[in-house]
Amino acid sequence: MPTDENQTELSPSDPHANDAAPYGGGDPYADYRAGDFPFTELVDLADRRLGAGVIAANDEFFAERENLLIREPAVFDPERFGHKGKIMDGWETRRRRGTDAEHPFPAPEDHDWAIVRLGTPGIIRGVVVDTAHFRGNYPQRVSVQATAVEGAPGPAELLADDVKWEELVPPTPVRGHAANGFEVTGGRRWTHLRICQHPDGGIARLRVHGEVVPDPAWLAALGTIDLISILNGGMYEDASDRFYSSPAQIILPGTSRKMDDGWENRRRRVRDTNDWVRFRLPAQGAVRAVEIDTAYLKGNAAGWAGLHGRDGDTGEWFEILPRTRLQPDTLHRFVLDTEAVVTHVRLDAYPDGGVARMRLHGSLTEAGAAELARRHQESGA
Ligand SMILES: NC(=O)NC(NC(N)=O)C(=O)[O-]
Repeated sequence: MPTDENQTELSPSDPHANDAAPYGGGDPYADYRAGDFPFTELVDLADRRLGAGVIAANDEFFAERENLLIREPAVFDPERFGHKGKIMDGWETRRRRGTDAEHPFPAPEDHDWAIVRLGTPGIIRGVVVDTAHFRGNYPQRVSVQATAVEGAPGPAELLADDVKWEELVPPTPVRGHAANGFEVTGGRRWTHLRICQHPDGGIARLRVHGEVVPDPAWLAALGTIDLISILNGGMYEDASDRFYSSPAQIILPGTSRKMDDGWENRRRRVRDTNDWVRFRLPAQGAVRAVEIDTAYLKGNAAGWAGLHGRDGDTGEWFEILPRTRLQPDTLHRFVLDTEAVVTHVRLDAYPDGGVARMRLHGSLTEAGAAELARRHQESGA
């Protein structure tokens, strides 16, 4: 059953118990049923910025599958119609039909599907199926399956009979115009996910939260890596402020392209305090060089930055970089005199202000590489 603390009980038997009311004018989100799911703290493995894509769907008559992974909330314009019908911001299939006049309804097993390549392989902890604006045309039930196929398989290879898909969410009723969250258990590492609508319908957005499980052989072959990159298994833990944009974006791949692509906090008015963000490395690593980028943060970049690290959950924090003046909209590079062996780092911004990206260049220690290899193997790779 969906996680639905904030929502009324879903009815498995009454097919209209989960309906949204028809759009009545005004703010289309006014009656949207949001959810509060603990796993949304974790990285979205289906983020386009990590390389995810919706690589195939059996039907996208009304609206294209690619919309599923758009970052922004789905938009609804009641006036917009196209050649095929209402323009919907999501993935929407046509209405399924039965076999003949005596059997106008689709068969119980009929469904539509879309296949998502995860941005990077990982353990899935929860899925959000957002049916925003799909009020009379959301699926009656959804299901989710996952598979692990290495390399770069295309749709035909993934649809072959010998590919085993494991059910993460069995066919389950969902609400229209709502965030439908599903917790996922099991610690397997997956590369692809299949989302099914039973029997048909529309879904606005799909989020697949979990933990990146990097390939130790790949990291070893590279030698020097960015030890904090999401793609290498770096994780955001906590921050002093998430007012404007997420501190987790500091460790995204690629450069920031606009102000809200990085971390921007609010103006700090309490003197003798500062903003900070804490990250965890995939395992113990030795950092040799640091990049701090304030790209697109011009009147609101951090004035100074400092970096501390610790080795282990209970290790003492020690200084990696002393408090250092930053320029707005600038990439700063620091070569460390001695390498810093850490599992966690804390970036301090003084007194407040944004940081777009941070990179920690170095290598996993022998113990770190062994730990990562063990986790990789345990997750079924
Ligand atoms: N008003 C609609 O959205 N109708 C249909 N969908 C689109 N996109 O036109 C349908 O049948 O679900």
